[in-house]
Amino acid sequence: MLPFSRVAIIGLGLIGSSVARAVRQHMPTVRLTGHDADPQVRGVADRLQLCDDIADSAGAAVTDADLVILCVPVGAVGAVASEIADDLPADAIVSDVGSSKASVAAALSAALPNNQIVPAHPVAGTENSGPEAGFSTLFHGRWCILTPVEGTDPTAVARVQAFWRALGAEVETMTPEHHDLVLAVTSHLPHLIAYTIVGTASDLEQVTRSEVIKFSAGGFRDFTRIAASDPTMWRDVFLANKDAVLEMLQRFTEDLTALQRAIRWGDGDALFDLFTRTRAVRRSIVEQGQDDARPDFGRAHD
Ligand SMILES: NC(=O)C1=CN([C@@H]2O[C@H](COP(=O)(O)OP(=O)(O)OC[C@H]3O[C@@H](n4cnc5c(N)ncnc54)[C@H](O)[C@@H]3O)[C@@H](O)[C@H]2O)C=CC1
Ligand SMILES: O=C(O)C(=O)Cc1ccc(O)cc1
Repeated sequence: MLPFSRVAIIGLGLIGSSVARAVRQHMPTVRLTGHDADPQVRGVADRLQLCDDIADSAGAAVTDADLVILCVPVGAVGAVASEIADDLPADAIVSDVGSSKASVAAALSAALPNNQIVPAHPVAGTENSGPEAGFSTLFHGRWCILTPVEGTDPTAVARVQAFWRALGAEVETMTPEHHDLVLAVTSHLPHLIAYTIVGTASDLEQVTRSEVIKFSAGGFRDFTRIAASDPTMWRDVFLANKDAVLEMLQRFTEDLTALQRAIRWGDGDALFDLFTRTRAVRRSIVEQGQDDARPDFGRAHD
């Protein structure tokens, strides 16, 4: 039996459109309604037939839903939740896909005190945005983290878990605060570093304009992919997960200073030991099949 039969998706960009495509592929009998604040996105969603119905307002999209998923930047979640409050059926479960969780969980609970709230974060994505960037296999073999708030009905959590499993994801549950700490180091800090290094290189480019592009092999090239990620989405993530990001940034800065000292004093052993440790981390990720070097990752479109 399907966990839900009428799903509403608010925000039809990369993640919302991927959820729509994945629902179509894995649960073809589910009735899908969608809405996006941007009329152009609604037009594209209509043309791509991502949903059975594209509504002109968030409220109109949710009137009949048993699951509502907010797929908007985390800074917009509170406003969208307030927008749907009057039209939301009492038994509808509300979820989201935001990259940070504590502020999102708080905003959803505050705006929708009478509904079951099961915040979620599919740890899967690309540097691209918009409805045309999505694809149905995005969640295959990827983690989806659920961060239910205290007092949530376990049945609601189990149904959202079954939903993500049906889309091909593996599901784990943790508190919103723990999620934000873990993701600060595994996702948010790496994005911040990529934005910084590409920004620094782009400043240097004034001096060595053509060389930065010409010789952007290896490491720098990989950073430019991450640094091409959506500005609105990432602005919101850093503002929403401020405390955890600042804590991890503090630790990172201390470690960077230690590395700086090792280079200055010619401490080759310190450098060699660290690089040996980090190589082992990469190899264990690859062994567990969690690396993005799989042939289909981020490239398959349907
Ligand atoms: N991009 C990625 O790789 C991943 C993103 N996420 C999370 O997914 C969420 C969506 O991100 P993407 O799909 O990548 O962004 P996107 O930019 O591709 O799509 C977001 C859509 O939300 C719409 N929107 C913005 N404010 C709205 C509002 N008030 N009402 C209705 N629609 C609104 C925009 O018009 C846009 O079409 C974010 O919270 C992000 O943190 C989660 C996992 C991966
Ligand atoms: O493109 C990449 O490498 C990503 O890291 C995608 C991504 C971005 C944000 C998330 O919350 C989860 C995954």
